[in-house]
Amino acid sequence: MAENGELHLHPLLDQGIRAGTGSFAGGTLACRCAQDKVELRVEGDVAFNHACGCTKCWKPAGSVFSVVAVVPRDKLRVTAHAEKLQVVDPAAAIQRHACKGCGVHMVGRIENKDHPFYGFDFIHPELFAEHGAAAPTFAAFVSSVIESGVKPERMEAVRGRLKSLGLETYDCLSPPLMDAISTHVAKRMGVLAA
Ligand SMILES: N[C@@H](CCC(=O)N[C@@H](CSCO)C(=O)NCC(=O)O)C(=O)O
Ligand SMILES: [Zn+2]
Ligand SMILES: [Zn+2]
Repeated sequence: MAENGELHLHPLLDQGIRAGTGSFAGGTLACRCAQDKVELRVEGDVAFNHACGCTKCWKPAGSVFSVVAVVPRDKLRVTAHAEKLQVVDPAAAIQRHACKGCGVHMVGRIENKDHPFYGFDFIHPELFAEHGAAAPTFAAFVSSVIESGVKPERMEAVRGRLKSLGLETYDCLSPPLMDAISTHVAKRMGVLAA
């Protein structure tokens, strides 16, 4: 990211967002190693695809945002070179498995069964060999890009660019996801019927 020059949001965003086909049957994701690539197979389409500005999600070099989506964990399997994967931060709720060779995060898995998003794996759809996965529909943790070095005075322009791409901007997750988290908590606390 250029300190004062043009900001690159993400390669899937900068040239305009390409719509998904709406019938994506799944595909193969590969890491960026020249050889012995880690490969994953995902069955079916992704959900909740979004741009994420947090510091924890993997971003391609020079990008300010990550693009990340979820798939059911039983629809994802590692099909090659699982031995190259290591967990970036074992203390994080999302256990991001990165390739030791190229650093790409291949899958973020939630192991805590009490987590609101347990059952979903986080993946980066740009790693699909195939086109057609559902496109990003919002931008999350936008203010967090400041934690990666974006100057606060550039935030108006950052949010403006995201909005011009049709992405509503949030400084946490989108309202449906925040509602899902609070519903989970309310059920656990007995405030809502389970
Ligand atoms: N300001 C922090 C925010 C980090 C954060 O909370 N990230 C979110 C979104 S990741 C995908 O949308 C999150 O849920 N994290 C849980 C985890 O990473 O385990 C920062 O920028 O670091
Ligand atoms: Zn790799
Ligand atoms: Zn994130």
